[in-house]
Amino acid sequence: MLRLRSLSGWFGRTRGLRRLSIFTDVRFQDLAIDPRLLRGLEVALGPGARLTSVQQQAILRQLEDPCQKRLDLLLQAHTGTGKTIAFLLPVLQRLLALEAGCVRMFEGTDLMTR
Ligand SMILES: Nc1ncnc2c1ncn2[C@@H]1O[C@H](COP(=O)(O)OP(=O)(O)OP(=O)(O)O)[C@@H](O)[C@H]1O
Repeated sequence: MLRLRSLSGWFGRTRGLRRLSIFTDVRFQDLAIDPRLLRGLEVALGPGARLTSVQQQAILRQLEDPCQKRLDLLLQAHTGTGKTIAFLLPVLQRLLALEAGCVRMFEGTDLMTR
């Protein structure tokens, strides 16, 4: 019983955060990302979805130059604020850029591909 009560308090707090201020004015469609990724995001999040604050901080920096050397990031934000997309979107964008012939991205890393 005690557990259930604290879980419902946790959900209430999470929903409150979502309502309040985690979203920025930047929309995914404004980003220079592969159209395939954009389509997936639109299906998952709906058209015109805006980045959360942690997504803006993580994604914009990494998209500045998709061929740049690997950038290590440590993100900390409340649960449910979109950290998964913050990490995965730049990774997928880089992989698609690699597929398109942008090979500089893995220079100096220990990633082995065959
Ligand atoms: N920009 C966005 N707009 C709307 N919904 C989003 C956005 N980013 C993520 N979401 C959705 O919000 C939910 C929570 O996202 P996610 O699980 O990535 O958060 P998290 O910060 O990784 O949470 P946790 O710390 O619990 O792992 C998911 O359903 C995800 O699809």
